[in-house]
Amino acid sequence: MPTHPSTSPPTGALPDTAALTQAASASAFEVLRTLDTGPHGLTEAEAARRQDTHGENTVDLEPATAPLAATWAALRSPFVALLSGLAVVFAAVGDVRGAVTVAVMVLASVALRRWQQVRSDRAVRAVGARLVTTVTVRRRADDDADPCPREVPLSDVVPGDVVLLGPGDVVPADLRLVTGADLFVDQAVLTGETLPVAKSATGACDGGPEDAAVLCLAGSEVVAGTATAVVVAVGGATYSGALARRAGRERPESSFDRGVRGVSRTLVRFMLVLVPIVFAVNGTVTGDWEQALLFATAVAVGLTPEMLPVVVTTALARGARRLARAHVIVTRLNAVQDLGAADVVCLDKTGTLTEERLVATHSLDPWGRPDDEAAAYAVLAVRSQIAPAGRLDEAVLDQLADPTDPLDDAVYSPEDEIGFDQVRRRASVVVRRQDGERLMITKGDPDEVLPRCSQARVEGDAVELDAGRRFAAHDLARAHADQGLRLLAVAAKRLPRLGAVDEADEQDLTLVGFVGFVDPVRESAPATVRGLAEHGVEVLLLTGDNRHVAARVAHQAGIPASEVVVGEDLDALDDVRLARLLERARVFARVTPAHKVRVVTALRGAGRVVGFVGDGVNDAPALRIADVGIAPDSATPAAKRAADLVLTDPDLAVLAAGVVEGRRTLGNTLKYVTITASSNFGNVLALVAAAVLLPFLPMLPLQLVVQNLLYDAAQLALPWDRVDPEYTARPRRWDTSELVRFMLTFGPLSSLFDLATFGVLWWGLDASGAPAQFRAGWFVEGLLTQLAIVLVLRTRGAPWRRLPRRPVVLAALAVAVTGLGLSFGPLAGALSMQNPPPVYLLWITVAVLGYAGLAQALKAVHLRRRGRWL
Ligand SMILES: Nc1ncnc2c1ncn2[C@@H]1O[C@H](COP(=O)(O)OP(=O)(O)OP(=O)(O)O)[C@@H](O)[C@H]1O
Repeated sequence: MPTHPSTSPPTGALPDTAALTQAASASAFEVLRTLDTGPHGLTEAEAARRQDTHGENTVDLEPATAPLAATWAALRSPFVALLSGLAVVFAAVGDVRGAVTVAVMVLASVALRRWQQVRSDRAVRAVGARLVTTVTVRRRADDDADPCPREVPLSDVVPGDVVLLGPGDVVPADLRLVTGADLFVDQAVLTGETLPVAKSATGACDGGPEDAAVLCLAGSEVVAGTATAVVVAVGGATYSGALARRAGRERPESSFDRGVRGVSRTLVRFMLVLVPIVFAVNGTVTGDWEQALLFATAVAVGLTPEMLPVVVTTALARGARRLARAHVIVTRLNAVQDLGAADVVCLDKTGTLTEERLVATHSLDPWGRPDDEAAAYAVLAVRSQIAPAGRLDEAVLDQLADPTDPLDDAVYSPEDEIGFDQVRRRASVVVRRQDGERLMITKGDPDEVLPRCSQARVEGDAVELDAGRRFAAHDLARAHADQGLRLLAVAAKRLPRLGAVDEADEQDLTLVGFVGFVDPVRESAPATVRGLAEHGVEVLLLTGDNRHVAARVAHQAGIPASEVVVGEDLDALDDVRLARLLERARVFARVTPAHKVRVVTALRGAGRVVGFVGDGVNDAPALRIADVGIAPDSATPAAKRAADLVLTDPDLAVLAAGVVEGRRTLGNTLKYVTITASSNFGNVLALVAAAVLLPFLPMLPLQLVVQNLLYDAAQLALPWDRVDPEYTARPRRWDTSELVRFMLTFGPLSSLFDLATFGVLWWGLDASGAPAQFRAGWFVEGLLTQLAIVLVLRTRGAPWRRLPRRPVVLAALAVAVTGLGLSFGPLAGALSMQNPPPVYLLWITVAVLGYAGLAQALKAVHLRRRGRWL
């Protein structure tokens, strides 16, 4: 399963690297011999036998969090720390009942969180397991059969297998390279280093296995180039399998992480201001500083939404389950809310906006006349590569290869290769004919290949490619692009019989012609772009292809393409000018992976929440640093591994549905945070007033904690609630200033009713001489009004029109009944309370209805003033 590696660098004892060191210092031939295999690979029978001995090749790159570590994570929450602090204070002042009650609550909250985490981890891993990664191995049916490249699941790879690597592949096991061309591997998963490293079949072997040029270690990713390699170790015996902890994906803080941090910090600030005030006022008024300390700690707890971690995890897990039903697999749980927060989505072209499969349609001579030679050269070139590099090569092989080809590989044998990468936008192979003649074939983007041609082939002869002819050739590519067709330029030249070849030799080529491809825009693309725009999400196109193709595809998909920016233009811009450009430009062509990263970084720097949808190896770095990385199921393993969400339905329309689901998840979480923080703030204000006005505490700390937890228990149903359609219509994120505004508006309203309750209890019920009754009165009024207010404020509309879902109402009712039972029933004494007279129910009814009515009125004012809700 392609999973995210954990984010910490590798620590702990290093694995036994003797076998790898030996494989690195021996020649490829010796390694093959030691492993009892050969360049043609194993027979199927031998592979099956070895699998019995070595077991499945299952290096889990992200093992399930160890139970202890997960429990520690649940314990580490600031809310648990607060409750534990309170338990300690209870114990210190000798209140054993209080200490035990709070300790039980801490355990319950940790257990609940832990249980939720286990459930959601399991769900994420279960869906992730559906993302099977395959590997190309060279195997033979039996000893006499010819070797044949075959896709096998990653788990079926065995020691001695010969593996074919190409861009985008995840290295399936620890490998010793046998042959290779310009192989670059991203080892961030093992070493944390961000730049790809060069690997080759012959190379240095200093330092550890990760430094050995001839070794590719399980879990790393091929960025460019191709290679064949023999498997040295599989599964737990690999370098990464034996590391205690693995390095990985240093991913920047996402919008969700930032939001949770910001809100927690705001609540802590409120606490830092209010708690000392309560402590000072209460201590001064009563002169009992021990009691004041207890009380101040209780206030801190009262202000905290203790169940936040549980509500967040529950909402996310529910969102992930619903997304799975919409064919979106979630591999990082928080990404659900990041998707809801995204206000810009970058799409790459091939395989995302366009169909998964390219169709090679025709072969042309340099002047655009039908002619098979370019196709024949392209097929020979791809066949001579160690492995096809991407969709274009696959289309050439699948659709153009003809067994009667005059240039077939029985006549030509591969000799060397200068691999494809997104910066060069071209690839070359060197082949040798049986008579010894050497030929270089270069294919690639016409913009890259044409400047390297000095001649062009016309009916078997070569003519000079003068300025006029060169212009005509460029024009041909442009005209095809305008009709939605892509051209791959194919050129060749004769080489001296001997001598090494490098990029400098890609000169003086003879243009053979072009191969044309149809890269049809998906039918669902325009609706997707429209759907996202209607939900307030801007769409950008970032492609490695040329500007004409980019403009055409953007136009067909409905992305404004009046300005097409090319990668080279981006290089010339500093960050400020890039930020300005990003305010208007939507289409970017000829971009490299580094450009994609730069655009995503700049957007994030401008405060945008960025989604990135890509499928190629060139997209992996941008997928990693976006707030939410999304890959289609057909993506390369490297892209899928970097992504947070995988779309199992090729129809992109799921994107808009996913965005709405993310917002629903976020909406229900923020309801809890905002409403709870406001009512808690109101309670604390009432407590401050009570500290001045009353001769006794209006509620004991333990009663405050129980009230808080009862309320929180009801809110555990919030993730199941409906969300206003207005809420899901535009991007949403955790917004600290909005939270503060909300607290300052609705908190005092709650305090107003608390003070009125104090009045009723003091004068109406004459509870002035019976603090235990007074406390029971406030306990139940506070709880019921808080429960009622959630039902009013959960929607921007009229609560009787926009009804909550049943679990929310049932949970509120159950808790209300429990609260009434506690204060009016026989258990009141257990909480040091005394039953108020039944007539007090009348005031509770007035308070609940009055508070709800006023809150509804204040909501209308807030809505009018702010133009938004929650
Ligand atoms: N295997 C290949 N051999 C030679 N040239 C190639 C090969 N694959 C792609 N190219 C050329 O390089 C250009 C850039 O390719 P790249 O893979 O970066 O982008 P893309 O697949 O066209 O677009 P996107 O970034 O939207 O997926 C292509 O337009 C094509 O002309």
